[in-house]
Amino acid sequence: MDKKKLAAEHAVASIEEGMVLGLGTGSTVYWMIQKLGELVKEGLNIKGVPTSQETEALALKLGIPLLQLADVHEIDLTIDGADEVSANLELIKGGGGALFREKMIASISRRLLIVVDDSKVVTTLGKFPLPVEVVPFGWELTSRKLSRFGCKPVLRTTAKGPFITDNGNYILDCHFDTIHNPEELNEHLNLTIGVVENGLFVNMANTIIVGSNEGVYTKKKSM
Ligand SMILES: O=C[C@H](O)[C@H](O)[C@H](O)COP(=O)(O)O
Repeated sequence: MDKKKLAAEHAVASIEEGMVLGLGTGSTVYWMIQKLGELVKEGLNIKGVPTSQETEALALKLGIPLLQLADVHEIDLTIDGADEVSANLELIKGGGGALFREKMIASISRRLLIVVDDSKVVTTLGKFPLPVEVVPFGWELTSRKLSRFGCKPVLRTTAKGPFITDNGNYILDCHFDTIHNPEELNEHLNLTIGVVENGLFVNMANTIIVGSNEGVYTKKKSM
């Protein structure tokens, strides 16, 4: 079985009747949302809060009832994917450009459950270029400022021009190779004028479900 699908479908067991659920973005969590759609059709009563326009469209297609973020104060559980997961359960997210909404929704979630295949599990973060969402105005200047943190920022593009996030911003993919102190870097990046948010999720994930050829295994944050 597909390792992403395996991890994502395993996560469905954590969903309980009546929950407000944060619905992540990407090709892994896609399988969780598909399964959730089936459970909703069978009568499960949950309400979802999507982390992207893509996930919102998928959830609506599957008949999953959604809440507006404006009406939500707390989310019981968010299930999302990640691009890298460290030994301390720090994450790099934003490979699909959804990091800002994902982080906002994670910040009001009582639990953040991450689903990945085993290729995403690393000892130290940084091989995957860190996505940083920046406002388009003066992005070249912001890029120069970010390079002072020891990375090479590259503007994410599509065939039509710069990649545009759901919030109308650009993404700079910052090539670090190794991120030694994710907590400090997270703070420094977000203090840089022009930066909206970055893809480092530190002290946010509680549980990681990993799909591998040998089956599924779980990593939990030690208290
Ligand atoms: O912006 C996208 C999100 O952070 C995704 O959750 C992340 O990129 C993982 O995506 P996938 O499951 O497609 O590898």
